[in-house]
Amino acid sequence: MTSRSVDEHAGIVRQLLSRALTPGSETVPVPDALGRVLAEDVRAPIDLPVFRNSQMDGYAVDAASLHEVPVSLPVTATVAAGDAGPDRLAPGTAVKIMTGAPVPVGADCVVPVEDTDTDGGVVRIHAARRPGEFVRDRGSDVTAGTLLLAAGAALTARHLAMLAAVGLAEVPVLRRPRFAVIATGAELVPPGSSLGPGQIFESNSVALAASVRANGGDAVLVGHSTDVPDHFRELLERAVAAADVVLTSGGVSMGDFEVVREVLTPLGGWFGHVAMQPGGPQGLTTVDGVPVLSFPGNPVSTLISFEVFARGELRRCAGLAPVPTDRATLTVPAHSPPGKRQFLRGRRVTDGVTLESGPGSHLVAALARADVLLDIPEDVTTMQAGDDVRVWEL
Ligand SMILES: Nc1nc2c(c(=O)[nH]1)N[C@H]1C(S)=C(S)[C@@H](COP(=O)(O)OP(=O)(O)OC[C@H]3O[C@@H](n4cnc5c(N)ncnc54)[C@H](O)[C@@H]3O)O[C@H]1N2
Ligand code: MOO
Repeated sequence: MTSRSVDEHAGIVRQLLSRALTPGSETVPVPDALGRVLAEDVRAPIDLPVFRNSQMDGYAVDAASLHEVPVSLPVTATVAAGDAGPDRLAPGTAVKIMTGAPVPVGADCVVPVEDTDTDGGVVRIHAARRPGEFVRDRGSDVTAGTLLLAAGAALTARHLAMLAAVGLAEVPVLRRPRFAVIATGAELVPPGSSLGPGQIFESNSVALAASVRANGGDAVLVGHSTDVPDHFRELLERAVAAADVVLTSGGVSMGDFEVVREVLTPLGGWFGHVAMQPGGPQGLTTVDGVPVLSFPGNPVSTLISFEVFARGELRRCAGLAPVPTDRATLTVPAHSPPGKRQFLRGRRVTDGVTLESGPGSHLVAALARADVLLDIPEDVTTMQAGDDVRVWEL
């Protein structure tokens, strides 16, 4: 069986993925654009506020009429939000106005209703106001033509609010790379069904699909395959037709029923050992120009394989920032087999990072509790508390 280092295999996978994952863009409705990455700069098509309007329910007046207070002014009109602008305000008069309604020309401030009382068609104003008080000027938030968001911004709820407020119904965003996922194994049944003897719940396709989505991709779930080669071939055909990249889990190691290896080796696939744990047995094939990454079936091995070999390229194509890596202080001793790069599950604590579990690649609940991977180099077998270790954010 051939062997590769992590960096060697990662380099080969990266080359294949970078060819398959060509960035593209599409236009989506603004309400559906949460989390998407802008493909082009967006400029404001209009001013915000769109017109000069009132910040309070009250009376629009000319501040000059309030030199001496209290003062009584005739009320000539009432204007509500949604009304067209009222006529020009005559000097020495007031217009009753609601929050968001257009302030008439000739008025330069709004007196909140709390500072007034009325008697028939006359308002008595108790407090003086400065010009501009409680008036929201046209363009005071943004002026037409201003850069609102630069290409590459990952859209948040606040961004969507702004895009809608300037009247945009659609935005150009980067397309999400499509990853098809096939889990394999005769023992697998879908969560929600009942387990027969020897059966387990299928979790790798859930894990891989969620990882794809969390990193800017779209996941295409084509179902899970038994160990019957024709069944896997049928799902593979659908996956290759539907996606930029196919991820498979299971069926790659040394057993009698390794369906993935059995079907893909004659198609030119590489199956071998990568010097890492978990994630040692790996496969890589190109089918009709589509890269097929075959991860080992143990749940932790599958997810760590995704982190190490797929996540970075997916994020690059999706326009997201690279996977953050960092260094931290190990607070407990750690051990690693010689000649293998070890990815241990860890958790941040006040004074550094601690181990979340042992190295077993079936420990899926421990992985769920982890928030970092501790990356221990191939040539290191023992680390002490207090040593510096490289960590990958999960
Ligand atoms: N003789 C050897 N045996 C094994 C070796 C080896 O080098 N020599 N490598 C071991 C390592 S390391 C791993 S990892 C596994 C990988 O094997 P496969 O990719 O063929 O995976 P399976 O045998 O299909 O499954 C392994 C394990 O994971 C469970 N599994 C599989 N798929 C799912 C799923 N979708 N959801 C939940 N759990 C899943 C499966 O039931 C097995 O328990 O091989 C070792 N053996
Ligand atoms: O290397 Mo296997 O991938 O878990 O233990």
